Amino acid sequence: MITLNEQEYKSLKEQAEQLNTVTDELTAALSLLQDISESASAMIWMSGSDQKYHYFNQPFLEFTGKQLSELSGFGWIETVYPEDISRCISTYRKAFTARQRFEVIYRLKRHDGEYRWIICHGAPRFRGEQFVGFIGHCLDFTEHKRNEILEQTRSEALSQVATGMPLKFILHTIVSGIEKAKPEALCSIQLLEPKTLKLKNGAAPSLPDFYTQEVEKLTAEIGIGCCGTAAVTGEIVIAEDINNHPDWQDFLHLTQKAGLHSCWSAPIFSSQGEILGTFAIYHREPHSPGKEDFTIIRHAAELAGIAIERARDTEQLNRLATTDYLTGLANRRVFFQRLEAEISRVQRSLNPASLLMLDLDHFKDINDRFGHAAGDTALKTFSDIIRQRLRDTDVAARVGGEEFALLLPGADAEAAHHFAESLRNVIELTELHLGDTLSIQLTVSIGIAEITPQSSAEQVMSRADQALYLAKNSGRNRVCRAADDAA
Ligand SMILES: Nc1nc2c(ncn2[C@@H]2O[C@H](COP(=O)(O)OP(=O)(O)OP(=O)(O)O)[C@@H](O)[C@H]2O)c(=O)[nH]1
Repeated sequence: MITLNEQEYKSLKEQAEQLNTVTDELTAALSLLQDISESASAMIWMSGSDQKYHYFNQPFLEFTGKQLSELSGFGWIETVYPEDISRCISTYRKAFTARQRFEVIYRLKRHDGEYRWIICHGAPRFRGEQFVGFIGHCLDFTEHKRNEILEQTRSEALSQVATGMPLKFILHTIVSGIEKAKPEALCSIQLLEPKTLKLKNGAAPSLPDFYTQEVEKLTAEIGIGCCGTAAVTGEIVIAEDINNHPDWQDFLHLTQKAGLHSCWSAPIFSSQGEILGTFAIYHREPHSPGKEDFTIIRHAAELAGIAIERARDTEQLNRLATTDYLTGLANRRVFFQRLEAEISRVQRSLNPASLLMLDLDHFKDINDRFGHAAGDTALKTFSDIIRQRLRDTDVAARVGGEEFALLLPGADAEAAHHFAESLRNVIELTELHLGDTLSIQLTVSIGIAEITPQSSAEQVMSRADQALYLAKNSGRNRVCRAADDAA
């Protein structure tokens, strides 16, 4: 037992009181720090000198929906978007080794399964001189990042439209941009074929091929998935849970095989209000859209509408510029280009090719007797008969009023004569219907010139014309070869 004198006792009592005060102050400071950390809007974490994470504040736990024990150590990595994991780890490790501040942007899975864009700042912690680990705070800046990606996607897609990139390419840009802004989403654009109402795949890079192929077989109508319904009603259709949605019951074998659980689909409109297709967002888990999702869907559908409409306009312009308005066959200008290309090919390969000039016999009589409209119908029907007999590599053109030209790559004069004779025969035997009750018979005269490597396009045309003239002068409804090709 130690006995203290009054002086010693007094000093010890003072020290004990000071210690109590310091302890109280420390407890208050700690509780203040804890209050700050827990009530902060930022998600705060701390790691130790062993690199392992040991503290996550309440907002972090609430955001991820995880327990501290699940995130501790390196457990948090499981909530990071797979593509971002290695970048996150290497940034952290590098900063840790150098004991330097760092910043990293990555995607973190929220409790509802949605990946959100996170900006994380970390800084080394020291106790005196001693390094004790890192402290960091993370902020959800998804809105900002999404807007940035959507804006980039918009300007990229529009510049592709402006420079005349192929439609498939532009639709792919749109879909990939939306998938970047919403990493858990799988997007698709389908094009509505106006005549058949089939939904053709425009772009769906993340959906399995078997799924898009099966969807292409379906016809858009109410109850045929979200896209079928949207393409017919012109309304956005939301199936938060595909398994329990009436429009999907006939397709669950497909969606289950593809691992799809929700689908939101919006119609794509032209500037005239015509439905051009659908834009859809799928999820692998049941998912309902938030306000910003509707903005994204409308944004993507609008962009796709601009691209599809522009592609259709371009296609129509090309068609108008290259085809004959009445028969749909190639026009004279295109035929001449193809003929020149074919002559070059013959010069290179020495493979044969032939040119046929065709002229309907006594066509003036048809116009005179039955009228110009009946004559037009006869020209169209005649063109259809030709078209049905062409191979993919053949070219047929209307080069004058009732004058046509055929280019037959691979056919020498003999083969071309055989083809021409069978065509002449079919025309002679075919009744051309010029209305419900009226039908007539036509005949055609044909001149043939085989393309020789040394000939120009004009020369080949002129030789075929001379052969045609011969056919006309020999009584019509016959096939003649150019003088130097004659068998
Ligand atoms: N309906 C219609 N007729 C056309 C068109 N282009 C030319 N024709 C007509 O085709 C007829 C050609 O007459 P012609 O050149 O005398 O020849 P043809 O009557 O066929 O006599 P042959 O060629 O000598 O057998 C004219 O009556 C033109 O008006 C067209 O786009 N539509």
